[in-house]
Amino acid sequence: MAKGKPSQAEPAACRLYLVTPPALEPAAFAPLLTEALDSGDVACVQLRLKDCSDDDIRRACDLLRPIAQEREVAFILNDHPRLARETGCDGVHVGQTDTPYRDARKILGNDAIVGVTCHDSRHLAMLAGEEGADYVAFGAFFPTATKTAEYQAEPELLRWWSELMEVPCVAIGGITADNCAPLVTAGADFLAVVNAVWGHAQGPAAGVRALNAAIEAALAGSAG
Ligand SMILES: Cc1ncc(COP(=O)(O)OP(=O)(O)O)c(N)n1
Ligand SMILES: Cc1nc(C(=O)O)sc1CCOP(=O)(O)O
Ligand SMILES: [Mg+2]
Repeated sequence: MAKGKPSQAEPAACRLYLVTPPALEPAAFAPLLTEALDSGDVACVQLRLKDCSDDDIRRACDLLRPIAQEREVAFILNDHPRLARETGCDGVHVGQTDTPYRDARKILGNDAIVGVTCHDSRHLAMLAGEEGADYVAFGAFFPTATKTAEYQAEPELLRWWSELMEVPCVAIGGITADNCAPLVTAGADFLAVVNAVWGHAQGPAAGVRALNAAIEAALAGSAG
Protein backbone atom coordinates (compact mmCIF):
# COMPACT_ATOMS: atom_id res chain seq x y z
CA MET A 1 0.00 0.00 0.00
CA ALA A 2 1.69 3.14 -1.12
CA LYS A 3 1.00 6.00 1.26
CA GLY A 4 -2.55 6.75 0.24
CA LYS A 5 -5.53 4.60 -0.44
CA PRO A 6 -5.16 0.88 -1.05
CA SER A 7 -6.78 1.30 -4.42
CA GLN A 8 -3.83 3.49 -5.48
CA ALA A 9 -1.34 0.70 -4.86
CA GLU A 10 0.02 -0.50 -8.19
CA PRO A 11 3.06 -2.79 -8.10
CA ALA A 12 1.24 -6.11 -7.70
CA ALA A 13 -2.28 -7.46 -7.87
CA CYS A 14 -1.99 -8.79 -4.32
CA ARG A 15 0.17 -7.28 -1.61
CA LEU A 16 1.15 -7.90 1.99
CA TYR A 17 -0.62 -6.15 4.87
CA LEU A 18 1.27 -6.66 8.13
CA VAL A 19 -0.62 -6.59 11.41
CA THR A 20 1.51 -6.28 14.55
CA PRO A 21 1.44 -8.75 17.42
CA PRO A 22 -1.26 -7.76 19.96
CA ALA A 23 1.35 -6.97 22.64
CA LEU A 24 4.76 -5.50 21.98
CA GLU A 25 7.44 -3.32 23.49
CA PRO A 26 7.91 -0.56 20.90
CA ALA A 27 11.68 -0.14 21.28
CA ALA A 28 12.26 -3.89 20.96
CA PHE A 29 9.79 -4.20 18.08
CA ALA A 30 11.16 -1.28 16.03
CA PRO A 31 14.16 -3.21 14.62
CA LEU A 32 11.93 -6.15 13.75
CA LEU A 33 9.56 -3.87 11.87
CA THR A 34 12.48 -2.25 10.06
CA GLU A 35 13.83 -5.67 9.09
CA ALA A 36 10.43 -6.79 7.81
CA LEU A 37 9.83 -3.66 5.74
CA ASP A 38 13.34 -3.67 4.27
CA SER A 39 13.11 -7.28 3.14
CA GLY A 40 10.41 -7.09 0.51
CA ASP A 41 7.11 -5.65 -0.65
CA VAL A 42 4.75 -4.57 2.12
CA ALA A 43 1.80 -2.28 1.43
CA CYS A 44 0.61 -1.54 4.91
CA VAL A 45 1.30 -1.96 8.62
CA GLN A 46 -1.54 -2.09 11.12
CA LEU A 47 -0.68 -1.38 14.74
CA ARG A 48 -3.01 -3.70 16.63
CA LEU A 49 -2.42 -3.42 20.35
CA LYS A 50 -4.92 -5.01 22.67
CA ASP A 51 -5.36 -4.28 26.39
CA CYS A 52 -3.12 -1.24 26.26
CA SER A 53 -3.60 2.29 27.56
CA ASP A 54 -4.02 5.21 25.17
CA ASP A 55 -0.58 6.42 26.21
CA ASP A 56 0.97 3.06 25.37
CA ILE A 57 -0.64 3.29 21.92
CA ARG A 58 0.59 6.87 21.46
CA ARG A 59 4.15 5.84 22.35
CA ALA A 60 4.02 2.89 19.95
CA CYS A 61 2.66 5.09 17.16
CA ASP A 62 5.31 7.74 17.70
CA LEU A 63 8.11 5.20 17.41
CA LEU A 64 6.75 2.81 14.77
CA ARG A 65 4.77 5.11 12.45
CA PRO A 66 7.84 6.87 11.00
CA ILE A 67 9.50 3.52 10.23
CA ALA A 68 6.61 2.67 7.95
CA GLN A 69 5.87 6.09 6.51
CA GLU A 70 9.53 6.80 5.67
CA ARG A 71 9.33 3.70 3.47
CA GLU A 72 6.06 4.77 1.80
CA VAL A 73 4.23 2.04 3.69
CA ALA A 74 0.85 3.09 5.07
CA PHE A 75 0.55 3.00 8.86
CA ILE A 76 -2.93 2.16 10.11
CA LEU A 77 -4.10 2.02 13.70
CA ASN A 78 -6.56 -0.64 14.79
CA ASP A 79 -9.73 0.33 16.69
CA HIS A 80 -8.91 3.97 17.64
CA PRO A 81 -9.82 6.65 15.08
CA ARG A 82 -9.17 9.59 17.42
CA LEU A 83 -5.73 8.31 18.36
CA ALA A 84 -5.05 7.61 14.69
CA ARG A 85 -5.76 11.25 13.84
CA GLU A 86 -3.86 12.60 16.82
CA THR A 87 -0.74 10.55 16.10
CA GLY A 88 -0.58 11.10 12.34
CA CYS A 89 -1.50 7.62 11.21
CA ASP A 90 -2.61 7.12 7.60
CA GLY A 91 -5.88 5.61 8.72
CA VAL A 92 -7.77 3.24 10.97
CA HIS A 93 -9.21 -0.25 10.84
CA VAL A 94 -12.59 -0.70 12.54
CA GLY A 95 -14.52 -3.86 13.31
CA GLN A 96 -18.26 -4.39 13.60
CA THR A 97 -18.26 -3.66 17.34
CA ASP A 98 -15.85 -0.72 17.15
CA THR A 99 -16.47 2.92 16.24
CA PRO A 100 -18.91 2.78 13.29
CA TYR A 101 -17.44 3.48 9.86
CA ARG A 102 -19.25 6.82 9.47
CA ASP A 103 -17.97 8.15 12.79
CA ALA A 104 -14.44 7.00 12.01
CA ARG A 105 -14.64 8.76 8.64
CA LYS A 106 -15.88 11.96 10.29
CA ILE A 107 -13.01 11.87 12.77
CA LEU A 108 -10.31 11.17 10.20
CA GLY A 109 -11.55 12.99 7.11
CA ASN A 110 -11.80 11.94 3.50
CA ASP A 111 -8.08 11.55 2.82
CA ALA A 112 -7.52 8.89 5.46
CA ILE A 113 -7.75 5.15 4.92
CA VAL A 114 -10.69 3.58 6.75
CA GLY A 115 -10.97 -0.20 6.51
CA VAL A 116 -13.81 -2.30 7.88
CA THR A 117 -14.02 -5.90 9.11
CA CYS A 118 -16.81 -7.75 7.32
CA HIS A 119 -16.16 -11.30 8.62
CA ASP A 120 -17.77 -13.75 6.13
CA SER A 121 -20.61 -11.42 5.15
CA ARG A 122 -21.46 -10.13 1.68
CA HIS A 123 -24.09 -7.91 3.28
CA LEU A 124 -21.67 -6.22 5.69
CA ALA A 125 -19.17 -5.75 2.89
CA MET A 126 -21.73 -4.16 0.57
CA LEU A 127 -22.81 -1.79 3.35
CA ALA A 128 -19.21 -0.83 4.10
CA GLY A 129 -18.44 -0.37 0.40
CA GLU A 130 -21.52 1.79 -0.14
CA GLU A 131 -20.65 3.93 2.86
CA GLY A 132 -17.19 4.59 1.40
CA ALA A 133 -14.81 2.18 3.12
CA ASP A 134 -11.36 2.09 1.49
CA TYR A 135 -11.22 -1.66 1.89
CA VAL A 136 -13.29 -4.50 3.31
CA ALA A 137 -11.65 -7.29 5.30
CA PHE A 138 -12.87 -10.88 5.22
CA GLY A 139 -11.85 -13.72 7.55
CA ALA A 140 -10.86 -15.86 9.17
CA PHE A 141 -9.80 -18.03 6.23
CA PHE A 142 -7.77 -20.52 8.28
CA PRO A 143 -7.48 -21.43 11.96
CA THR A 144 -5.55 -18.76 13.83
CA ALA A 145 -3.91 -18.72 17.23
CA THR A 146 -3.62 -14.93 17.23
CA LYS A 147 -7.20 -14.33 18.29
CA THR A 148 -10.46 -16.15 18.81
CA ALA A 149 -12.02 -15.96 15.38
CA GLU A 150 -15.79 -16.42 15.45
CA TYR A 151 -16.32 -16.42 11.69
CA GLN A 152 -14.96 -18.54 8.89
CA ALA A 153 -14.67 -17.20 5.37
CA GLU A 154 -14.15 -19.10 2.11
CA PRO A 155 -12.06 -18.05 -0.91
CA GLU A 156 -15.26 -17.94 -3.01
CA LEU A 157 -16.26 -14.80 -1.09
CA LEU A 158 -13.11 -13.05 -2.37
CA ARG A 159 -13.84 -14.20 -5.91
CA TRP A 160 -17.41 -12.92 -5.76
CA TRP A 161 -16.36 -9.60 -4.24
CA SER A 162 -13.46 -8.92 -6.56
CA GLU A 163 -15.42 -9.77 -9.69
CA LEU A 164 -18.27 -7.40 -8.76
CA MET A 165 -16.75 -4.60 -6.73
CA GLU A 166 -14.03 -1.98 -7.11
CA VAL A 167 -13.37 -1.59 -3.38
CA PRO A 168 -10.24 -3.59 -2.47
CA CYS A 169 -10.59 -6.65 -0.25
CA VAL A 170 -8.24 -7.88 2.46
CA ALA A 171 -8.06 -11.53 3.50
CA ILE A 172 -7.05 -12.32 7.10
CA GLY A 173 -6.80 -15.23 9.50
CA GLY A 174 -4.19 -17.99 9.67
CA ILE A 175 -2.64 -17.06 6.32
CA THR A 176 0.81 -18.44 5.57
CA ALA A 177 3.08 -18.77 2.56
CA ASP A 178 1.98 -22.40 2.27
CA ASN A 179 -1.79 -21.81 2.26
CA CYS A 180 -2.23 -18.38 0.64
CA ALA A 181 -2.41 -19.37 -3.05
CA PRO A 182 -6.22 -19.94 -3.18
CA LEU A 183 -6.79 -16.49 -1.65
CA VAL A 184 -4.49 -14.82 -4.16
CA THR A 185 -6.06 -16.55 -7.13
CA ALA A 186 -9.55 -15.80 -5.80
CA GLY A 187 -8.75 -12.10 -6.01
CA ALA A 188 -7.60 -10.88 -2.58
CA ASP A 189 -6.01 -7.46 -3.01
CA PHE A 190 -4.15 -7.75 0.28
CA LEU A 191 -3.16 -10.61 2.59
CA ALA A 192 -3.12 -9.54 6.24
CA VAL A 193 -0.87 -11.59 8.48
CA VAL A 194 0.46 -11.65 12.02
CA ASN A 195 2.07 -14.96 12.88
CA ALA A 196 3.37 -15.85 9.41
CA VAL A 197 5.75 -12.90 9.69
CA TRP A 198 6.37 -12.13 13.38
CA GLY A 199 6.37 -15.81 14.32
CA HIS A 200 8.43 -17.04 11.38
CA ALA A 201 11.16 -19.44 12.54
CA GLN A 202 13.85 -17.55 10.60
CA GLY A 203 12.59 -14.09 11.60
CA PRO A 204 10.30 -11.48 10.05
CA ALA A 205 12.45 -10.82 6.98
CA ALA A 206 12.21 -14.48 6.02
CA GLY A 207 8.47 -14.34 6.66
CA VAL A 208 8.00 -11.39 4.31
CA ARG A 209 10.19 -12.97 1.61
CA ALA A 210 8.30 -16.28 1.81
CA LEU A 211 4.91 -14.55 1.49
CA ASN A 212 6.10 -12.30 -1.35
CA ALA A 213 7.38 -15.36 -3.20
CA ALA A 214 4.17 -17.32 -2.59
CA ILE A 215 2.03 -14.42 -3.84
CA GLU A 216 4.18 -14.05 -6.95
CA ALA A 217 4.02 -17.79 -7.65
CA ALA A 218 0.23 -17.84 -7.23
CA LEU A 219 -0.19 -14.84 -9.54
CA ALA A 220 2.13 -16.36 -12.13
CA GLY A 221 0.28 -19.69 -11.92
CA SER A 222 -3.10 -18.03 -12.41
CA ALA A 223 -1.92 -15.86 -15.32
CA GLY A 224 -1.30 -18.76 -17.67
C1 LIG B 1 -7.17 -6.21 8.18
C2 LIG B 1 -7.95 -6.58 9.40
N1 LIG B 1 -9.02 -7.36 9.25
C3 LIG B 1 -9.75 -7.71 10.33
C4 LIG B 1 -9.40 -7.25 11.57
C5 LIG B 1 -10.23 -7.60 12.78
O1 LIG B 1 -10.88 -6.44 13.32
P1 LIG B 1 -11.92 -6.62 14.52
O2 LIG B 1 -13.01 -7.54 14.08
O3 LIG B 1 -12.31 -5.28 14.99
O4 LIG B 1 -11.09 -7.36 15.65
P2 LIG B 1 -9.79 -6.80 16.39
O5 LIG B 1 -8.65 -6.86 15.44
O6 LIG B 1 -10.04 -5.40 16.82
O7 LIG B 1 -9.60 -7.73 17.54
C6 LIG B 1 -8.27 -6.43 11.68
N2 LIG B 1 -7.85 -5.93 12.87
N3 LIG B 1 -7.57 -6.09 10.58
C1 LIG C 1 -6.72 -9.73 13.80
C2 LIG C 1 -7.47 -10.82 13.15
N1 LIG C 1 -8.74 -10.65 12.65
C3 LIG C 1 -9.24 -11.76 12.14
C4 LIG C 1 -10.59 -11.89 11.57
O1 LIG C 1 -10.98 -13.00 11.18
O2 LIG C 1 -11.25 -10.86 11.49
S1 LIG C 1 -8.18 -13.07 12.22
C5 LIG C 1 -7.00 -12.11 12.99
C6 LIG C 1 -5.66 -12.62 13.41
C7 LIG C 1 -4.73 -12.81 12.25
O3 LIG C 1 -3.54 -13.29 12.74
P1 LIG C 1 -2.76 -14.51 12.05
O4 LIG C 1 -2.25 -14.04 10.75
O5 LIG C 1 -1.63 -14.79 13.04
O6 LIG C 1 -3.71 -15.66 11.98
MG1 LIG D 1 -11.48 -4.00 16.31
